[in-house]
Amino acid sequence: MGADALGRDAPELGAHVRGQPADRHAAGPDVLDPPAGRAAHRRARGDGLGRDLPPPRPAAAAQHRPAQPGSRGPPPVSAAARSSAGAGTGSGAGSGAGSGAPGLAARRAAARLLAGVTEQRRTLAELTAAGGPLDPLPPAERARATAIAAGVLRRLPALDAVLAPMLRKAPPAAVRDALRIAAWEMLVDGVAGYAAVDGAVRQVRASGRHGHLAGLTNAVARRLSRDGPAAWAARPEPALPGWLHKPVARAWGADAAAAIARAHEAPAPLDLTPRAPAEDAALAAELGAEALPTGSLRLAEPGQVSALPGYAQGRWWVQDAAAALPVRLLGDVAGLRVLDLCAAPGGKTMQLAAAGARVTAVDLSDARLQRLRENLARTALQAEVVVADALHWAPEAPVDAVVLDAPCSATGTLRRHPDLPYARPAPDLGPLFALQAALIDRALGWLKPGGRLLYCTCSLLPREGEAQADAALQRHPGLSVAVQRPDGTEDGWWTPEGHLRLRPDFWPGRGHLDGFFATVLAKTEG
Ligand SMILES: C[S@@+](CC[C@H](N)C(=O)[O-])C[C@H]1O[C@@H](n2cnc3c(N)ncnc32)[C@H](O)[C@@H]1O
Repeated sequence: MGADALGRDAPELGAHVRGQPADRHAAGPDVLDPPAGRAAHRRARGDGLGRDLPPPRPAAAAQHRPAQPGSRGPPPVSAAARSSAGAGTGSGAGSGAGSGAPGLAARRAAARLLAGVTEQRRTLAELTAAGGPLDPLPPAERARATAIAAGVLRRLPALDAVLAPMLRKAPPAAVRDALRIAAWEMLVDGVAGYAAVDGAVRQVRASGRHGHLAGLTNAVARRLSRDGPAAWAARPEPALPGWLHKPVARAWGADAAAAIARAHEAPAPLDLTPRAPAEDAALAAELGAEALPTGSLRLAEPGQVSALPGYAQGRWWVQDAAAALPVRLLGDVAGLRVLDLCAAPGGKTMQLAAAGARVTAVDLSDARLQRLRENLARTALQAEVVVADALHWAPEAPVDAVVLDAPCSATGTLRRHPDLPYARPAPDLGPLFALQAALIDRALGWLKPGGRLLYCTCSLLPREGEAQADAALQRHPGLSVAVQRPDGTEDGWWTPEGHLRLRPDFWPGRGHLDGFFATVLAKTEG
């Protein structure tokens, strides 16, 4: 499967697999395209500026089957929901799927995304790509559908645990997913219970084949509205997928594995890397961003990225604070000849170029390199761009440094990609480990005496980080760890061997970080 054993053809996990076509929505661990952010989601719900919201339309009259005997649910949904069904359940654009009801198109699209991920094992990026099922929806509905699906997937085991006792037997997928969405809306997203119940009922009724189960949906959703909050308070602790839990717990302990799983429950903030670090403070003020100690700017509520101050002028690019650190382990690169070996979409290329390095950016994906070219043009930064397979290509002369942001499992970015554990439930990582080692060996052969290799992966697996570095040190006598510690990093982020190990449970008070490994290996002088 390659680089993207976990589906790096997903939103930001990109086409890192050799020979696989690049996804035009793939952005690698450093997101360089404006994502459909949470502000878009809020606008879609109408609790932002509300500009996307036409007045709520009345919900279709519901003919609910009575709730289970003995249940004391809230009043029948339709009366309450008629007046405000649009409040929390969608943009009210009433478009798509012929719904004509507020939020219904987004809910139905979200259900299609959920089914696509959990049943067809496709990533959200694949499913939301141009030409996909979301195409007919207006942007606000698309953003809301994607936000619902990602939100549900982020909490899926807990939502299912709350729903399970309320269902006598497993309902058809259409009903199950409508209830999952209602549960997420009520228990996580803050949508009023009656509106979420109404949304689920309308969704099932509109499903055609399962329309006759609208009564059942109503009964379960009303029970959810009544008993869900208490059940949610007693929900099971989140856990990493089994195959990931084991190596993570072995490396850092069960408490760390649990803390990482908890960190994955929250969506990631938007981090920006300023082109000119001297502009940090001014940009932070303009953007209303937090200036992080490591030099990144963090926006908790970004809104539309391309509308943010400085975007058009290329004064910054989107890059997780963790992804922005590895290049800084090289220290001053001004004037150095640097190869960025797996470069697209270009976060590290831009950092190197902005710091004055003479950069050649190599990647096997032309589509992803196109994004790199666009990013360079927007930021007015220079780099030579080469489409090539680094296993076959070689530079004409030895270089001062190679940056190898190797294709990997992307397990450090699961908080951004809650679909991956479902779309890629049992990835075969063996070929990736071999590819990483082969790329390391090749890159080391291109260094001048005293030259340095920056090796990094956005992975939580020591096998793709610490173990690769240790194995390279074993295979190549004369190699040593030569990291320069950048300002703003914390002592606990460094391994005894001197490597940088970032985990999603770090920086709990600041909105966390992606998981990343980075080290610099220097070749003996002379
Ligand atoms: C983790 S991403 C790189 C992210 C990038 N460094 C950044 O900061 O934006 C890995 C990249 O490796 C590329 N890749 C995978 N195998 C490759 C190979 N054999 N030669 C060159 N590039 C490769 C993928 O196309 C993908 O763009």
